[in-house]
Amino acid sequence: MTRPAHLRDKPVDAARAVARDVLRAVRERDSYANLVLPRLLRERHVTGRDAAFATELAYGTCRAAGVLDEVIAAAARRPVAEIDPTLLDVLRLGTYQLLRTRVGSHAAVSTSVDLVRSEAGQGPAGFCNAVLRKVSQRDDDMWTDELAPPIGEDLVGHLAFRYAHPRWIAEVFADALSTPQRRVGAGELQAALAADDDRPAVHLVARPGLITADELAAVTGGEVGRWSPYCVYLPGGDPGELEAVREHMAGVQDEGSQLVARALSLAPLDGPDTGRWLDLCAGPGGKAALLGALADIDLAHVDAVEPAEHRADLIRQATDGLPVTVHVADGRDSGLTPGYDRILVDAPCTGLGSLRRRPEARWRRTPDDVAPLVTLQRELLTAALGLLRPGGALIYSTCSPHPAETRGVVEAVVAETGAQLLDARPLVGVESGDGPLEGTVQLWPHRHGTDAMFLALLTVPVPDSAHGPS
Ligand SMILES: C[S@@+](CC[C@H](N)C(=O)[O-])C[C@H]1O[C@@H](n2cnc3c(N)ncnc32)[C@H](O)[C@@H]1O
Repeated sequence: MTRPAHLRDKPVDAARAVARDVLRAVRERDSYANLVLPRLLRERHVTGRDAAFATELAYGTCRAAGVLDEVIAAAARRPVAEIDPTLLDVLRLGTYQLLRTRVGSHAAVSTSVDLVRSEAGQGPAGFCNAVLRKVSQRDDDMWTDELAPPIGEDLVGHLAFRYAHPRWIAEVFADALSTPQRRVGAGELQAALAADDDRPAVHLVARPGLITADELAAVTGGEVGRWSPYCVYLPGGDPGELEAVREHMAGVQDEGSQLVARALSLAPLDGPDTGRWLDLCAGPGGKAALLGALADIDLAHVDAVEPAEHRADLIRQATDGLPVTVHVADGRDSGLTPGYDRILVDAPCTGLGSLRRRPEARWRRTPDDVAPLVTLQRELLTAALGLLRPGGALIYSTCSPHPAETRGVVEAVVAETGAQLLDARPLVGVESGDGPLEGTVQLWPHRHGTDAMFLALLTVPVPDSAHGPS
């Protein structure tokens, strides 16, 4: 069938079409951008600079979506809810290019108009053209001045807009960065939100016993990490293509997560380590793989618990060949025999500390997500303490700095169970890593270059009688 003349002009460019389709999948099917994008690039044979451009557009637009919508609504003089969603995807893409990339205005507008025209025809293309031309009359700073709350009146709201975070999340960061003595300053909050809005570096973990970080850095052209002895920062490229990763000598893992697993293996015990280690929330198996490699060296064994069958499968793949047994079970009622020496509770959480890695996540999460997760976290931590032997070591961690998920959970469980909070800081060894409770650790992207992981070290005290007469 011949298309009408107005539909028969320039072909749409492949990179922008991929980015548009990622936005569509995220919106229509709740997909994860970082899973959809690589598949589309592969299927459509988009490679090299085009792939890099599609990635920047798709991820950048997802990250900034809420703020782009405010600009679009102002330029279109109507709420975005009244704009056709497929057209809105392209308007977001165009607005992102205009305000946050070096793409020239003409190219940003005309390629967006082409995308709309190829699917929806001349009328919507005209609307797209008018809105984007309006957007292009100001730069990012001018739109921020116009639409964000004034910095003097509402610092958090202003910075949330500037660094494209929902206001409630910026508020959580501000609370987590404050101490009882001192509210976080503007400079630090700005640094935290800016770092969280950046694309994160890829961190590799060199599997202990198989390859050292120095060797991995040499074969990948990377740089040895600052904090974890297993970490290598990868300068670029697809980690899946690296021989060391294909041969399971290395994996992709944020340096903060490496520090959590390592801390558990280093924690002092009261009494001997009998080699019974437990990872109670193990899927998809990143920390279980590092714990498994460390257990292999220490002649220990890891039980890994995960209720979701498909995630349990991912643990099996990640820990293949290591002394790890996977149990498909609910960690609150796992049926495992108590008496573990070392337990990790890397609890399901809001993930507010790893928003950098999940471009769309910040606009999906809501404050209502927090309370049910806190309940689950408390139940899991309580169940884990029931499986720990007296004098054993338990690490509770979250990839969230939300005070309710960190301080709140630990304080409540310590009060309810009589567990003892110990000093985790020497096990992690970072600067400026003090957490919200004495002895806990809070990592931050802007301070440590890691995800915002929280960890606390707990034990069940050994009864005095067990130590025998002094
Ligand atoms: C933050 S993730 C753990 C990440 C993992 N430690 C890693 O490094 O790859 C939390 C995990 O807990 C699992 N989970 C959810 N509810 C659970 C429960 N009731 N018991 C045990 N695990 C649960 C989730 O499916 C998810 O895989």
